[in-house]
Amino acid sequence: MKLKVGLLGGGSWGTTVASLTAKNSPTIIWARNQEIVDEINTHHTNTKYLPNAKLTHSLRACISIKETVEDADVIVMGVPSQSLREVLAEAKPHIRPWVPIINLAKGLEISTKMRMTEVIEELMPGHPIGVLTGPNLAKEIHFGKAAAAVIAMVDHSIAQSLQPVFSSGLFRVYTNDDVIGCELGGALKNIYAIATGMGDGSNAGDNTRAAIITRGLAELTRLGIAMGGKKSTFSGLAGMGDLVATCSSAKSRNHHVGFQLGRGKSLEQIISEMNEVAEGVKTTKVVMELAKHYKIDMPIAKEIYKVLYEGNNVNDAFKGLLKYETGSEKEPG
Ligand SMILES: NC(=O)C1=CN([C@@H]2O[C@H](COP(=O)(O)OP(=O)(O)OC[C@H]3O[C@@H](n4cnc5c(N)ncnc54)[C@H](O)[C@@H]3O)[C@@H](O)[C@H]2O)C=CC1
Ligand SMILES: O=C(CO)COP(=O)(O)O
Repeated sequence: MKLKVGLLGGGSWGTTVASLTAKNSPTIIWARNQEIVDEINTHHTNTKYLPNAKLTHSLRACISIKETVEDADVIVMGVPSQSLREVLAEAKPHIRPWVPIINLAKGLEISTKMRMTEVIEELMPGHPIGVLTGPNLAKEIHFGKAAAAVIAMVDHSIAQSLQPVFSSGLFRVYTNDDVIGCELGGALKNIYAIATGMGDGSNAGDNTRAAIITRGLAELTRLGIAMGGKKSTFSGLAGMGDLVATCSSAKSRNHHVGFQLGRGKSLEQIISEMNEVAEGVKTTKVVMELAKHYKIDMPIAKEIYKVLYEGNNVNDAFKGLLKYETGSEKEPG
């Protein structure tokens, strides 16, 4: 029997994942915009978020959250982090008991500093909860480029039962039981994508980008372990994999924000010109508080924070980093 999927969120990644699951399982995607719902149902496209992409024909879109989730065997959350709580609360009365809920968002909730699976757990106790994450730039996956992802759930057998829902020939889904590490890998790497974007936008060079990626990995691993993630996760697809893809790609929205900052544009202007979310901007704010709480040294994230929120420019950020003491490359412990 095929599991039925109800996916909430009609942006670029929600639509991409819905198009993937529709190849394997009956899938309904909820979007809050009627024009997008009509376009998906009539033309099998979502041109606002995925120009030139053709979606799986069997994918059905719906404007009603209730209709999207009430018969679903798996719920997938595809809205940005700051909206997840509100959207899930609306869906909650219509979700059947024990149905697994899988998060796609890569961010942290500003008001509570919670991970998305923690928000889901708070709203929906008793449901199996997981995250699908990894180096997965939506705009590549639609054009038939191979990619790999991780589905992380505490219960390995449930993760295994969901693998075939998301997998296809060119989209390889591995399992992992480290939900915390996988989720943090996806959220934290966005900060370093802003950093490498800033470097690329100001012509800093390939060596600089490699240094930021490598030291960024050390930084996010330190915080990730302090928050309960496993060290090995951060060198896997959800950690290093996603960090490398996002930090090196002009298709990344976070890299784009950094790139434009590097070119001298203001954050307000950059955000006002984008119609998609760049989670790293808000995640940087939350991570500064987490770094303080867990007493973790995060020099790159700190410089990015100062550019985003304290009026520093890209030169200030690079000067700040160069002044930072170079200790041993090895992590304590
Ligand atoms: N685009 C990508 O390549 C990938 C994105 N992600 C993550 O997936 C999450 C969603 O990102 P995208 O789909 O790319 O973003 P997007 O900016 O393309 O679309 C966001 C969608 O959420 C909807 N939305 C926002 N607030 C809402 C609310 N309060 N109620 C209902 N709908 C709301 C918007 O209307 C839009 O349809 C983000 O956390 C992102 O980091 C993860 C992997 C890849
Ligand atoms: O998470 C992503 C790729 O894995 C998408 O990154 P952006 O949100 O920066 O586009």
